[in-house]
Amino acid sequence: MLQTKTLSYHYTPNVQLTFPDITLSFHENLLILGPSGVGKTTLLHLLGGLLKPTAGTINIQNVAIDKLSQKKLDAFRGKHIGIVFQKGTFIKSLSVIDNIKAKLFFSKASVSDAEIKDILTTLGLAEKINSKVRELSEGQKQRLSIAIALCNKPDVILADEPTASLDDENAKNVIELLSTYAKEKQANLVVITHDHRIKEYFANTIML
Ligand SMILES: Nc1ncnc2c1ncn2[C@@H]1O[C@H](COP(=O)(O)OP(=O)(O)OP(=O)(O)O)[C@@H](O)[C@H]1O
Repeated sequence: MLQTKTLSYHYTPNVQLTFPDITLSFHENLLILGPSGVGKTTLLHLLGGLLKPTAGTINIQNVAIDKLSQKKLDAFRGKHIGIVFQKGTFIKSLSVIDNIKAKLFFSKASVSDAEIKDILTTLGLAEKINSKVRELSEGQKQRLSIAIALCNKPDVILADEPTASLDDENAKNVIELLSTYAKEKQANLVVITHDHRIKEYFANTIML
C-alpha cells in the first residue's frame, strides 16, 4: 500500500518539482511516464526514501516514511522496499551470489539459497551464480539488480527503466517476473519507462 499527498522536491530555487498524488492499494501497479528531465527519477527516489520531500507526505504500508529518522528509514527500506536502479551498484570483484548475500546481510533479511536460485533461474542467471560481476554483460547486470531488489521480498518494488538494456525475450521475462511477484506478494510495482513493450502490463499510469 502506497500513498503520497502534495509531494514536492526542490533541488534549487530554479528546479522545484511538484508531483500528482498517488494512491495504490495492495498489489496495484503504476507506470510513471513523462519527458526527460520532468522528475521521474526524483519521484522514484522520494518513494524509496532516498530523498526527503521538501513538502508533502509518503505513506508505505501505513508508515509515514517522510517522518522517519535516517536510521529507521534505512531499516524500513531494507525490509519493505526493493529498488531497481538504472545502473546497478555492485561489488564487481564478488560473485553474483555473494552480491545478493551482501544485500541480504545489510537488509537483515533471511532468504534461503534455494529461493535465491529460483529468482536467478527465472531471470536466466542461474548459470552465472558463481561468476564475478565484472564478467557479466550489461543485460546480465540489469537482471542481477532485479534479483537484488526482489531477494528480500519487498512490499514495494521501484524500478527505473528495468528493461531498457534487455532484448525482447528478456524484457518480457523481466516484466512478467516483476508483475507475477507483485501479484503473488500483494506488493506494489512502480516502474518508470520509455519502453513501449511493457506498457500493456500496467493498468495505472501517471504522466508527469
Ligand atoms: N542534484 C541535482 N541538483 C539540481 N538539479 C537536479 C539534480 N538532480 C536532478 N536535477 C534536475 O531535476 C529535474 C528532474 O530530474 P530527474 O532525473 O528526476 O528527471 P527524469 O524525468 O527522471 O529525467 P530522465 O528521463 O532524463 O532520466 C531535471 O531538470 C534535473 O536537471
